[in-house]
Amino acid sequence: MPTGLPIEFSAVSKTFGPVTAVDDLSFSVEPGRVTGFLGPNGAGKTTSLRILLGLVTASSGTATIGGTPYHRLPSPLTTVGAALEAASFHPGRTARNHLRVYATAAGIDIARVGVVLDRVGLSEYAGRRVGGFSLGMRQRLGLAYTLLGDPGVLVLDEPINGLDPEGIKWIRGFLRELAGEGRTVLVSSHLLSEVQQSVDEVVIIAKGRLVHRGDLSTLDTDVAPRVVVDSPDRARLADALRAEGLEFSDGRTGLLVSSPDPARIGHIAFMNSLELSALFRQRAGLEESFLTLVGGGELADHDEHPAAPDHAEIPEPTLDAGRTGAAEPAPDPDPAPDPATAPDAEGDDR
Ligand SMILES: Nc1ncnc2c1ncn2[C@@H]1O[C@H](COP(=O)(O)OP(=O)(O)OP(=O)(O)O)[C@@H](O)[C@H]1O
Repeated sequence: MPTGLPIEFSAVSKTFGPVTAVDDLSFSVEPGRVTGFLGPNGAGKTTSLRILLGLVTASSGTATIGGTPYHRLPSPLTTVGAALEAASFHPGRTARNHLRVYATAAGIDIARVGVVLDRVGLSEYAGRRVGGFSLGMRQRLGLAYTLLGDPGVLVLDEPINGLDPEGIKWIRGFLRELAGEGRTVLVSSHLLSEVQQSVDEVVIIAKGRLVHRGDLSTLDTDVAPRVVVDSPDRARLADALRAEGLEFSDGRTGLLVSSPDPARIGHIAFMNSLELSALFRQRAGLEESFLTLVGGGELADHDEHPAAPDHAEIPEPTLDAGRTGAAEPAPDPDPAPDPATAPDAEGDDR
C-alpha cells in the first residue's frame, strides 16, 4: 500500500518582481483525505503547488512532503504524483507508449503502465493515439501518469477543469478512492462547486493569503449572517432601521440587514409600532461564502428561508485573472471515441 504523507506549507511567500503571488501561507494537508485547494484565478494556487514540487523557489518559508522538501526526497517519483497543468501529450503517440516513455525514463517497472491505464478506465484505448482523445480522456491519461510510481501523495492542479458531467462524476469517485487507500490528495480548483462534493477539507486562498482552512461545513460560519425583515410598510421600516444606524439593502424577500441579531430588528419594529411580515436570520450558502471570503461576492438575495440549502450554481468568479490563458475554451464533450472513426487502429503503437 502506498504511504500517505502530510504536506506542510510553513510561512511560504513568493514574489515575482512587484507581484506577491504567495503571501505568508501556512497550512497542512493530511493523508487519507481529499483536500481542495481553492481560490479565484490568480490567487496563487499554481505558484504554491510549484513551490511544493520544487519547480519554483520560495522567496521565504518552506513547503515539505512528510517533513522533507521535494528536492531532498529520496524517491520523489514514487512519493509524489503531480499533474500541474493540462498535460500536453504527443498526439501521434498512443496512450500506452506515452506512459511507457515516462516509466522507462523514471526507472519504473513497465508493468505499471497496464495497471494505471486500467485504473483510470483507459485500458480499452491504450493502443489509440492521444490525438484522437477527448479532453476527459486526456485528463484520465494525466492521472494515469501521476499514478505510475504508485505514490502516496497526489498533487493535482485543476483536474476537473473542462470535464463534462460524466467525467466530473468519475473523477470525484476516483479522488475519494485514492484517499480511501490512505493517500494524501491535494486538488486545486477555482470553483468551489466543482470540488464541493469530492473534498473532505478545504484550504482557500485569495491574493496569495490563506482565508479559510478546515471542514467544508464550517465555511459559511466564517461569513457573517444577516437578517431579512419585511413589513407591509417597508418604507417606514427602512426609515426606522436607518435611524438606528443599521446598514441594509432592498431584496425581493425584504430588507437585507447586515446584522446577526433578529431580536434587535424585532425590537426596533416594536418601538416604531411596525407590523412585520417577515423576520429571519439568513446564513450565506457555501458558494456565496466562498465568493465573499475571496473578495468577489456579495450575499445574494434568496427567495428561500434561512435553512435553505445551497442554491444553484453561481457563475464562475472572474477575479484578478492574473494569468493569460486562464480562461479555458468550452469543454469538449467526452464520449468514448467511436472505434470506426478513431484516428488510429487498435494496436497501432508507435
Ligand atoms: N512566472 C511568473 N512571473 C510573474 N508573475 C507570475 C508568475 N507566475 C505567477 N505569477 C503571478 O502570480 C499570481 C498568482 O498566479 P498563480 O498562477 O499562482 O495563480 P492561480 O491561483 O494558480 O491562478 P489560475 O487559476 O489562474 O492558474 C498572479 O498574479 C500571476 O500573474
